Amino acid sequence: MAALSGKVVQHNLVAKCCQQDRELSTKYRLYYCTLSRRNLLPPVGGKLAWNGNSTMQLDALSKFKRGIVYCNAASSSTAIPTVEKSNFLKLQNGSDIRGVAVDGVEGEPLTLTETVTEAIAAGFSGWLLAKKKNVSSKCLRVSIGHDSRISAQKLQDAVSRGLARAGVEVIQYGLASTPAMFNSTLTENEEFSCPVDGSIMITASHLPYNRNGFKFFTSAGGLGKPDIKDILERAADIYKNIANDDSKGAETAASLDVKRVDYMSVYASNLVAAVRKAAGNIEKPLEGFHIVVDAGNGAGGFFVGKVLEPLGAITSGSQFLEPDGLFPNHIPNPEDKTAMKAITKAVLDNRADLGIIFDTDVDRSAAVDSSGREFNRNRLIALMSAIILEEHPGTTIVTDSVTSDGLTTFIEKKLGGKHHRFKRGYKNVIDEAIRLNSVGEEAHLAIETSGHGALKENHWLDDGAYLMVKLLNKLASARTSGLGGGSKVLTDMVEGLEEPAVAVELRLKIDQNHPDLQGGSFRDYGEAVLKQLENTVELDAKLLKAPVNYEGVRVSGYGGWFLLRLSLHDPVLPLNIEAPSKEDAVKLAHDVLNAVKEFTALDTSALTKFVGV
Ligand SMILES: O=P(O)(O)OC[C@H]1O[C@H](O)[C@H](O)[C@@H](O)[C@@H]1O
Repeated sequence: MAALSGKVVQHNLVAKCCQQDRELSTKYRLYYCTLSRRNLLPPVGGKLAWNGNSTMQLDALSKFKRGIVYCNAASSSTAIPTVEKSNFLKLQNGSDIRGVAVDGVEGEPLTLTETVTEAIAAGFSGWLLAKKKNVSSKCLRVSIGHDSRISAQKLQDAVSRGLARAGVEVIQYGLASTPAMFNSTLTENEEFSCPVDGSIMITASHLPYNRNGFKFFTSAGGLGKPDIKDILERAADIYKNIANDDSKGAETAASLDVKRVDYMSVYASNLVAAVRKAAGNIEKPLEGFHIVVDAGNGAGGFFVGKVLEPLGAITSGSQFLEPDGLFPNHIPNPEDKTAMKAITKAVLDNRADLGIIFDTDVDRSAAVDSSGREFNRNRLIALMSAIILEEHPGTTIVTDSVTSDGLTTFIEKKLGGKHHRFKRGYKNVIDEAIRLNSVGEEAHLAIETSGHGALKENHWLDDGAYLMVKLLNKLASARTSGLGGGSKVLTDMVEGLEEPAVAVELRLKIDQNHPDLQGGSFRDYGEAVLKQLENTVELDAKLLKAPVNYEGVRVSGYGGWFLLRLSLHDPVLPLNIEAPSKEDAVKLAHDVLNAVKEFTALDTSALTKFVGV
């Protein structure tokens, strides 16, 4: 004990207090712990309204670099307009919530106000409480993290108030990644107030700077569509109370403490440990490797200082690591061509062994080898499949619907696995992999062309950083076993993947106000378009409908294929075409155009342009 520093003693005391926190269920618990913690910790900056860069603030505030600091949640005091329940429900975007959080963009009015956010957070508390039967809200703790968006701080404060209003213990992580937030529901570490009962990530992934949104997690994973609907319904009711000047609730919220914890250090140290373990417990298995990271000014900058450098990698030439919610360099999105060009250039300019790029909240990623060859979309899936099939021969790889025929051949013929092409949407893909396992079909990888990927070994958490850890393991272990350095080991793994000469995605918009919809939904209209296409294809001997298909209409012909489907969220029918030549791709596009041209609410101009009519 004598060897323990003051800080460690303090952390232990805090941990003990939090342990008591968990055990106490009386109404005095919060009061007791608030007092105890105040005695233990240095007084840190009063009210919750920090502005600006939260990582920097967190670093500056937390001299310990670890552990917990405190602040109080201040309530907002602006006039509150009425928001109908239907408008709350419109904030649902699949299994996420998304809205406009920054005013000033023409035609995009504010939908995610502070009060709406507060109500949503309180709605989540209600949902969580209902799940954890016989538990008082005071026994629940919820972590909050955010990406680099300019509205992050404002929404974090509002989420904190909403949770505090519901009596839940609030723990702020500041700048964080989405996968880290899920991880905080699993980590067993009282020193960092883990595990939490629920977690909220404030992010809108790669969307423009004025948007923001929420993802929610429990230890069972990300919440699904019905849960989000439930939360929004609860939020609409709670909102009414807040709007009717629920000053008592606001006062309660204002007086409650929230904690700040540097959880990203815990999460990153797990990634470091995973690479060290895979390399045979070598402290610096990446020594001598030059790896550049492009975080696109999102939340992924931590990967350089907290993962790659402790593992011994050289990281000079890494770019856009500083959080900047205006995304001044490129959209943080591995599906974006400009973003991929930026990381490719960084790799070539720095003669690096490998390039890594993340999306804003680090649940998606892609890589680039030393020759500038991109590992994204089908090629990233092929690479990850090769790695996973080495570890689990014969396993099923679940992917989204827009994956190529060449990928199926590669997984099944070259790697000896099974390709289960399912629907678009990372949650759909993950849930399908979990379902397959539950009915006795072994699946270890669920991955989308978007760069979302989840592994069974990593709790089915879709984690862009963990995908990259699997590549790092490969680099490190190849060198240990004398196979030489550099990214050639990765490049060799996708050898034999057939890639189409032409691959395009055209997004055909449905005009929701068009009289052709006759007041019906765009989904019904889209379904009618798909039915018409299906009927036309059946009459055409040159075209063959895919025998097994889970989404839209997928058809082979002219040596290639197309898939027309409804977008997961938008009034859009995305059309993917892959073919051995532009001429063949145009033939496929022509067939689609002929089948759907009577649907006047469907904007086929992109298709018309492509076929050159
Ligand atoms: O259906 P789309 O409009 O192409 O969008 C589909 C995509 O939506 C979101 O971005 C999800 O995070 C992705 O998992 C999904 O693939």
